[in-house]
Amino acid sequence: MSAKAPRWPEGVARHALASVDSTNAYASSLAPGLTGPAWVIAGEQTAGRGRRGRGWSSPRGNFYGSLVMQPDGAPDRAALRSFIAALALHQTCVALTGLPQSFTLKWPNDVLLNGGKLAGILLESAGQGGRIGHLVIGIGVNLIAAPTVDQVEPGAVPPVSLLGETGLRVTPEMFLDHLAPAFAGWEAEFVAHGFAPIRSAWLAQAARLGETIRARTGTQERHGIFETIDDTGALVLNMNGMREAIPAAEVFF
Ligand SMILES: O=C(O)CCCC[C@@H]1SC[C@@H]2NC(=O)N[C@@H]21
Repeated sequence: MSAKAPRWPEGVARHALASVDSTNAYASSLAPGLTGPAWVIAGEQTAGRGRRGRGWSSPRGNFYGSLVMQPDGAPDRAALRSFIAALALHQTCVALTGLPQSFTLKWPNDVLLNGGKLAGILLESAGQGGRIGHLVIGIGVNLIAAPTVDQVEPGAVPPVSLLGETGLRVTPEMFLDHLAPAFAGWEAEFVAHGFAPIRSAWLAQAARLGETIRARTGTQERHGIFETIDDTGALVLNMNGMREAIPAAEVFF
């Protein structure tokens, strides 16, 4: 397994903590003193945050990391970095395992391994007047342990761990050694060429593309064929010939 890690990206800081409440919270606290992007990883989190106000179970041995940056542009554009993070995660997982067929991406930003949830991404930002002050991209990866099915929402994709599915032991440090350069590479592509190449690369790894899925937005639920994502990153569902772009939802298979 495990390819040699590429070079650490120039100008990017790295902080490793034994324990923290949330790497997202810590990364956010670094923002006022930043001179460039910074990664924060922690051995454990005591108050890990998940999407939609949920918690994120954070025992030792899994990966908890956040990248804080001060991106140019409007909040909508900054939010597209969840796709960059998903691609960087996919690249990292494939590099460390040599198993390209095993990993897929679930809209909007989960990484699946053999169809189970391996990793999640939580974007948080601060700013004023329609501008982003700083963006935090938080990433959790079940390297050695995953929550049990009864610990997640009914109907959610069952969580899995890298160790459980592949027998491979990867440390959080090794994971970051690959993830940070992978993120920097996709970020450079985004800055140079915009969202189009990111969108194509993401779609090439998408789970359930062309299949019927359910998208829940608040209390509303829609069934339709997952046709594509549009140039804003919205999920495009085809419901009996009627196409709808859904900017934010929880997806169920
Ligand atoms: O709900 C999800 O799928 C997203 C989970 C994101 C968890 C990560 S772990 C590192 C970072 N710090 C946090 O508190 N949350 C994110």
